[in-house]
Amino acid sequence: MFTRSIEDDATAGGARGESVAVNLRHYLSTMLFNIVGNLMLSRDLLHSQSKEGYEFFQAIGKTTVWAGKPNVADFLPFLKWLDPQGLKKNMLKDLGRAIEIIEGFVKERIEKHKPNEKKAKDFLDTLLEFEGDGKDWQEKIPHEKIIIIIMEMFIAGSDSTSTIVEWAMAELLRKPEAMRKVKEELNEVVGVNRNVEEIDIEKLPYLQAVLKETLRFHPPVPLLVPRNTIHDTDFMGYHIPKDTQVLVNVWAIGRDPDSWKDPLSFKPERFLGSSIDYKGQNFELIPFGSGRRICVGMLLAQRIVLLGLASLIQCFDWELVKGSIPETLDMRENIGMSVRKLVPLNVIPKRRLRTMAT
Ligand code: HEM
Repeated sequence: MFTRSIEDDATAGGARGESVAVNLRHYLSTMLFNIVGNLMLSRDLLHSQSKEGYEFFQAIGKTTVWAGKPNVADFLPFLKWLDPQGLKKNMLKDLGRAIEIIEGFVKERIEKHKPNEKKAKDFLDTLLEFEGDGKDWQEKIPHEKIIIIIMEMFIAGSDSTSTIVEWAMAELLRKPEAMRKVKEELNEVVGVNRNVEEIDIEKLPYLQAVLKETLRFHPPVPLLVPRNTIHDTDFMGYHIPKDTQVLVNVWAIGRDPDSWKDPLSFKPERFLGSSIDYKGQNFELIPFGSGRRICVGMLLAQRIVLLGLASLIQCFDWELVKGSIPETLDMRENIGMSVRKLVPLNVIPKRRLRTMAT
């Protein structure tokens, strides 16, 4: 579906005599938002008929921008009351609007709910029907909490996942040899007469290695979620007092020459035949965190990214825009809630798959 829109837009641009290059980020962000919307709320939020969908998309997008901006008041707390960059004001406005919209979705679901109705359940149904077993949680989940959980899924799930696909594509375009290997693997396993499917993914070890290498080199959440020490701690010769905020720099760990050979080169091959994985057990690769607070969306992200990446590469041959060459592709990073490419990837798709999913 998203490869179809890429092809349609590129073809329409070409027919108008305009550039056929597409901004990949746009398609990835909308695809991710739609997937999360469908899983959480069974809604095509970006469908033209969806009244609040686009407004919600924008409100969540702005919320992540405000959340990712370095706040001067964190370093100079006496300025807190002034809100010198207007971050709190903007955050309250956009987050407030996003909450209002989700609240509307939740109310609508409760009003339309028919007991014992037989239909596939989405995440919202599951949250509404949940009842604690009396051990960890006694009762039903209050509606205010349901709204926050749903919102967290959109905020935590959309940007991080679309970002990693964009980085992977950028790295593969910089390394034509690696791109060639992904294509060869896809040709062998899937061919060009049908679309790649989820079931194919386990037969694509090089593609899986590309994902691991991209997560090592460009972890979308570079400092994980901040921790606080609950008591005085001595760790590797350092004394960390109680109540200290601790950040885990997975970006630096991924580039540490003590952990990785030739860490500044993008080499998916390093993971072929290696048992190192990102599931929280190998501490040199923890882009999803580790332990109790490990990313709850890790397996979902893995499925979406691998299938999304495989579809992009199977459906199209990608070319850089005129004047851009692999060696000088801009790979600078933009600081935010997720570390994105500073300059979005504009690339030209040339269709290679015979039939395209609609
Ligand atoms: C490549 C994609 C993703 C990356 C790299 C990523 C990374 C992370 C990281 C590093 C954390 C914090 C873990 C820690 O501090 O130990 C986190 C938390 C979280 N992630 Fe993800 N994530 C991704 C995709 C997703 C998706 C698709 C969803 C859901 C739709 C999701 C939902 C969450 C939630 C709800 C939390 C908070 C968990 C908590 O509060 O304990 N993430 N993620």
